[in-house]
Amino acid sequence: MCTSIIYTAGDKYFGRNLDLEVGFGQKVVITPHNMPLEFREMPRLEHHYAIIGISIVRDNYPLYFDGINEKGVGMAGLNFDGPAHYFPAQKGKDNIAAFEIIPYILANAASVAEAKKLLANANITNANFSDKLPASPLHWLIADKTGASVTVESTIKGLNVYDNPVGALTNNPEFPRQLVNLSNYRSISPATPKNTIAPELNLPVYSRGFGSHFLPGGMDSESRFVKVTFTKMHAPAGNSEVENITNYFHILQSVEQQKGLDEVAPDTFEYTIYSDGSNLSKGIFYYKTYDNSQINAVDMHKEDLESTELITYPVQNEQVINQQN
Ligand SMILES: C[C@H](CCC(=O)NCCS(=O)(=O)O)[C@H]1CC[C@H]2[C@@H]3[C@H](O)C[C@@H]4C[C@H](O)CC[C@]4(C)[C@H]3C[C@H](O)[C@]12C
Repeated sequence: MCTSIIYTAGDKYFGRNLDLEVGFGQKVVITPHNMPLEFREMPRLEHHYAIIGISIVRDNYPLYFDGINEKGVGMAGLNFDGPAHYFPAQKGKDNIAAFEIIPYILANAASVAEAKKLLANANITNANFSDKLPASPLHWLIADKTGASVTVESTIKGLNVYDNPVGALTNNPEFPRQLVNLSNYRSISPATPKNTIAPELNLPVYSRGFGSHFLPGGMDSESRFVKVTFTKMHAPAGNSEVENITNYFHILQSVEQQKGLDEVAPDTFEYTIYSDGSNLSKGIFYYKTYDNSQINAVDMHKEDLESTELITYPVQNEQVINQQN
């Protein structure tokens, strides 16, 4: 499972938890302006917006899991196994393979509004990147530095681009159902609730945090959607970049999957392999991993964005303990 959010704290911060049982050898990958991007059915792009995010690279092609561009647009792909349906290429459509959709949108869109225009005539195709890397069943969150966000889902009914009033996405079910389910949690609050069940009874407030007593805490995608919405909607804005990115990671950690809790096969457990978040105005990409709780940063503007080659940084996975004596 995965969770993706946009957090507003003056600047906007966008990223995700990647929850899975196994990594792919992913890296931090920067695609500079002049690195040509090829698409199966769409024209090759010689020049485009620069992109930074988590990706694997095969045949010199960046297969992004999530990323942002220099204009302050972010996009993340999350598992959507079951409802996801892609189609063969169709005449008269903008045919974009599922593995191409993140580079395509981030290379071309300077806002969510522009991404919506690019998607208006789009058909997400079922083309495989290769036999070893077939199309993954995904849906996507796109957000920008104004705070706007949309959910993109291709199902048997076609392509839907939903305005996302929450600024969060997890996995199944389809996005409209996630929103309906939120109504079931209208009463969740940071405040201590009144005794409305039996006002004549003395029901002592024996603990702080009663307002979230019924907040779901499961690993499943509906529970994570509710929990991250509550956490995000009540998160304070900080007074500095460090405070903001610290708050941001606390929001994602509210739905972190610890090892040993989500068994996907005998003795195999899904967990939060990495969490990342970018400042959409500054182009700084931050991440942590399950094994490394330190926040690492890669600033896209410190790189040569005029280059024609991909720039990669290994994911720092080693825990660094600050020994104090
Ligand atoms: C599985 C990942 C999503 C994480 C997630 O939502 N897990 C939840 C699992 S579940 O709901 O509990 O079943 C997705 C996110 C990005 C995906 C990768 C990216 O799309 C890039 C390529 C695309 C290729 O077509 C397939 C390999 C791949 C390298 C993908 C593998 C996998 O599907 C990834 C890593």
